[in-house]
Amino acid sequence: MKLQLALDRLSWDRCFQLTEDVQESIDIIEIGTGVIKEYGMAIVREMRKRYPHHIILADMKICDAGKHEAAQAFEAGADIATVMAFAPQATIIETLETARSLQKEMMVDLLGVTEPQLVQELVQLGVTFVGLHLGKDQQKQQQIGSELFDLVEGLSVRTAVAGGVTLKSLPDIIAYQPNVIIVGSGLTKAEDPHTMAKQFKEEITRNV
Ligand SMILES: O=C(CO)[C@H](O)[C@H](O)COP(=O)(O)O
Repeated sequence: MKLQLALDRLSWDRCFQLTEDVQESIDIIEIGTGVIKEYGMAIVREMRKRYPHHIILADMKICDAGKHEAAQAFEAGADIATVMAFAPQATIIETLETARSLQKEMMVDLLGVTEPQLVQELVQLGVTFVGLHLGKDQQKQQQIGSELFDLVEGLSVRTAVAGGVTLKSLPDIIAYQPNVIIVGSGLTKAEDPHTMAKQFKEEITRNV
């Protein structure tokens, strides 16, 4: 089970300070959608340069122009890029083919998906990795619950889980055995991100 740091709503300098602070404890560095909108592929390129041994995920949240946008992320140095589950099948297929041709990977973000049928269709399309995601705005009313994991019940697909994960909620999430746990605010807003990341990593290591 891998730990992913999500860099969202941060300045360029803060992204690098935080990453440096927690880098020993994390496996994947996610450059968040808002950060990409602010700084473009330049921040993906710089992250790749500074952290050659970490996995880098560009949270592109692609919903059209799949080939072009996936290639942008991969050519900048990302190992994984994201595409939205609600995107047209043609877009999802374009991103999967682009990833395959460059030996990279797509994660399909299930934000807003409530029907397991759609996830089954995605798997039939060749999707092998999905993000179970409770969005920032949804987090005001809800917490991550079993309904997210029900979406992939019985399917052969790797999972990442995201949406307000904290040290307190971590054991309940680990119980579902996702492949990746994504933590944004739980680290970026921590008083001491270095120690907090170590605690996340220890808890994950202890429970797998
Ligand atoms: O993809 C995202 C937002 O779209 C975030 O990266 C993800 O939700 C993790 O952040 P947080 O732990 O703060 O919810």
